[in-house]
Amino acid sequence: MAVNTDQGSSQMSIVDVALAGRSYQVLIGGGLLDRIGELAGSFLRKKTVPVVADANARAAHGARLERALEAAGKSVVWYDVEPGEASKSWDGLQRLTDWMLRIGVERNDNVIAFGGGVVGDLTGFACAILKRGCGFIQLPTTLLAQVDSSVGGKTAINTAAGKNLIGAFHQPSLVLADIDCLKTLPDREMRAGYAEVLKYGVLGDAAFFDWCSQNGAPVLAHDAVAVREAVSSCVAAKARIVAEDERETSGTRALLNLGHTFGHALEAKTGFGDRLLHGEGVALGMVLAARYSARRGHLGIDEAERVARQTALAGLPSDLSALGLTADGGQLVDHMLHDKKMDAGTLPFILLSGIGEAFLARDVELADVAAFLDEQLRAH
Ligand SMILES: NC(=O)c1ccc[n+]([C@@H]2O[C@H](COP(=O)([O-])OP(=O)(O)OC[C@H]3O[C@@H](n4cnc5c(N)ncnc54)[C@H](O)[C@@H]3O)[C@@H](O)[C@H]2O)c1
Ligand SMILES: O=C(O)C(=O)C[C@@H](O)[C@H](O)[C@H](O)COP(=O)(O)O
Ligand SMILES: [Zn+2]
Repeated sequence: MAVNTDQGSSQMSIVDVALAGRSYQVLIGGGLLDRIGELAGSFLRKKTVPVVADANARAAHGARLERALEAAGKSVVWYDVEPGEASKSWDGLQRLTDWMLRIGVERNDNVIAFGGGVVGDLTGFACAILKRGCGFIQLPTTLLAQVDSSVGGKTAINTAAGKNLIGAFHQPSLVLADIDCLKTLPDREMRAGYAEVLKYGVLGDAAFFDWCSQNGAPVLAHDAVAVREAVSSCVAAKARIVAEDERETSGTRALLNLGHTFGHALEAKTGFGDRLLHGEGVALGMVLAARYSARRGHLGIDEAERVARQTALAGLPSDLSALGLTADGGQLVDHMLHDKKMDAGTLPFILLSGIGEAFLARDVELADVAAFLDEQLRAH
């Protein structure tokens, strides 16, 4: 549950991620970067603070962060990460860990990850393995990172074989989601992040899906109240799931993967680049999961099309044939064989029995998925 605190003119929500010795807080609100000394000071032991920054996030908000840290008696040592999914790579990891060793990061230090999911995943993984594990603080600057990737401790890089295949569970010490950072985010990135917002409604909360139907436009238009509500609701939902199943062993956390089995295959097929952003792949993947659920008789087709409509209304892809892929269904399924949910030759799929009611189906035939995808590639 998100707890709201009134701090004069600015409101801040606090969500606890309850993981025994690895518990931490997610603080959500405007102007939090300016208060980093007060909010994160106890996690920053040394005068010098290492900040791994997405270059665009730094250009837009780095000066504000640096000023606030200096006001707290700190000095910043910056590491710039080139924007884009390609930075989540072996090469990116090697360069970052070399830098961390060079500047003398110790196990009890906290490195700051300042950027979107790419910087958060890369920095989190580097911190998971540096000297067998050091601390890190997430300062997420995209909607996607604030609602999803900065929370829960999944960290990873991509390889030629697929998404996030090399990684670790490593929880941050603290997450500060300053919603003011989102004001400079390009519209396309705002929409991509909104795909993961919708995901929380579709997978487990029909009332939140309805809230999105009413408030999606204000969120995308940067209405501060709507944005804070969206971020707080998603983080509270994710915190509940992660506290129950931190390492995705019971099946509960796997529900957060709704749309990702399809989505990751599409990201791989389109080359992990600008052609299809992660959030866009998730949006389309979620529509495909809904339509496939309808095909198998779990969900009414009208419900599946409600998901597609909300996705399209947010300017997100909802039509596989419009992607212009040269692949067939079988080639997309081949990518899915690298999915981390693969278990003794079967791939569990997250399907829907209603909006807000996702479940794990363990009896899906991959040949049937390939046939479904062939239909979707030709549809419309
Ligand atoms: N670990 C998890 O649980 C988890 C969850 C969801 C997604 N992910 C991963 O997150 C990644 C996607 O994250 P993303 O959507 O944040 O993408 P991203 O990190 O690539 O950032 C998107 C773009 O926004 C720019 N940017 C960042 N902050 C900005 C700001 N405040 N103003 C202007 N521009 C800014 C970046 O330079 C980049 O061009 C994927 O690799 C995905 O696999 C991980
Ligand atoms: O936190 C989770 O669990 C998720 O599945 C969140 C997803 O949005 C995220 O994209 C995650 O990185 C995907 O996980 P993966 O295990 O399929 O790589
Ligand atoms: Zn995701």
